Amino acid sequence: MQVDLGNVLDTASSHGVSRETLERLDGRVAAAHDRIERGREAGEHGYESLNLPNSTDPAAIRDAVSRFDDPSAVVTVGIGGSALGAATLTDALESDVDAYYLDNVDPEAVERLLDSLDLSSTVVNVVSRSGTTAETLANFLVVQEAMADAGVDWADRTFVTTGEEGNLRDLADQHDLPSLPVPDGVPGRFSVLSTVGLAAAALCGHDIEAVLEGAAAQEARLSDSLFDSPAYAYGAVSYALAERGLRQNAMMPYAESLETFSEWFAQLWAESLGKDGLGQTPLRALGATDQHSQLQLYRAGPRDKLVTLVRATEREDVSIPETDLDGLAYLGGSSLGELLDAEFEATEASLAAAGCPNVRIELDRVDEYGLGELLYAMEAACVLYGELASVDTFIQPAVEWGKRAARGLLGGGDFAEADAVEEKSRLVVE
Ligand SMILES: O=P(O)(O)OC[C@H]1O[C@H](O)[C@H](O)[C@@H](O)[C@@H]1O
Repeated sequence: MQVDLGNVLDTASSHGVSRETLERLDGRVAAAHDRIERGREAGEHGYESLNLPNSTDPAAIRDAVSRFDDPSAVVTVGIGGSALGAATLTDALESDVDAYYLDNVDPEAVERLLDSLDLSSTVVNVVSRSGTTAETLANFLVVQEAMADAGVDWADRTFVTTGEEGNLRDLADQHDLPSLPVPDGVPGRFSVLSTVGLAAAALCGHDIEAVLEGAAAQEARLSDSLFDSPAYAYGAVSYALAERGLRQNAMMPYAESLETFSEWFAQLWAESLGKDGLGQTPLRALGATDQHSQLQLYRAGPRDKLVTLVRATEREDVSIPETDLDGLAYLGGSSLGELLDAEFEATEASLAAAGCPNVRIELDRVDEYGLGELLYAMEAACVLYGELASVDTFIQPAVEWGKRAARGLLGGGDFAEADAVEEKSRLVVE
């Protein structure tokens, strides 16, 4: 994996950063790296996540899920960090096992999915770090009932990944459900390389060892200089650009297989860095599709965006048939991959020409190893950015208010803000 900062350095814009700026920042990168390494060595909350390439035991995960013979589908019930990492992997990789995610509690979507499945050959993978998240527990209760109604022994088809305490742990103990623990010190959005993210991938038959090997390769590249580490280069430049007013980061992979990766990145970047009035708002885009949708804004709208372009340099390709249609001869004999690459490079050049900084991230392939590299590098980039910005990367207090208020409104707690939600003034126009 490599990170090309050419269009950040060269961009003739007040937002671009010069090589000298980065050299000055590099002293702070060294200090941040030192802090990160100390945190990792002491197993401190959050920093521990960067140890996962070595501390995760893939054989234990494989062993734990091996009891499920040949499932037709895996439904992961989880939300946020308990779904997006696993979904990034299973959406990117091909498998004979269909992977689905019940994260939202949209009743129509839940019903539609459950109606479409053969529940007798489906594995239900329930994931919650805290074991108390309302959406996850509610969806699980619904799935449980649907299985019972279909005459399926739900306890026989359910697998749980959760912490040592919480409602989900109680449920797993009560029904003797097979389970895996969530490692200590690993927040949900940093848990893709643990049991949380890898169990679904293992159930789908993916090579989870290779995911960890890819991650380990990026871990080995962490160093006290941003010029030696792709992960730190990306984190430091994103921070430097945010400081110059680029408060939005459009993650734009040129691979459909990486569309869910942008969702995962959005949670990582938003929850980790959006604090104390700081942060960089993640935007989700897909190349080439969003060239025909959002690119107008990126190029000519407010000058507040970094665009991150991601692609794989090797992939399967499809040739474009020759045609004698007027004006289309240039396409014939070429391939869809060549067209996508041309679109990628044209977008990059067009953004640079308009003074819009953009970073290019290239993987060899979107395979298990490449995904491991990409996911680990983005996590390390985020941790470095958090250090440079002096925010507490590993907490998300702003999320808690809404969670508690929702529970209060359902009568599940005595949280006073629930009353505020009920009584706030409204303007209803009918
Ligand atoms: O894994 P869980 O404890 O169920 O948490 C799921 C999600 O809940 C909250 O919304 C947190 O802000 C997320 O960081 C977390 O990933």
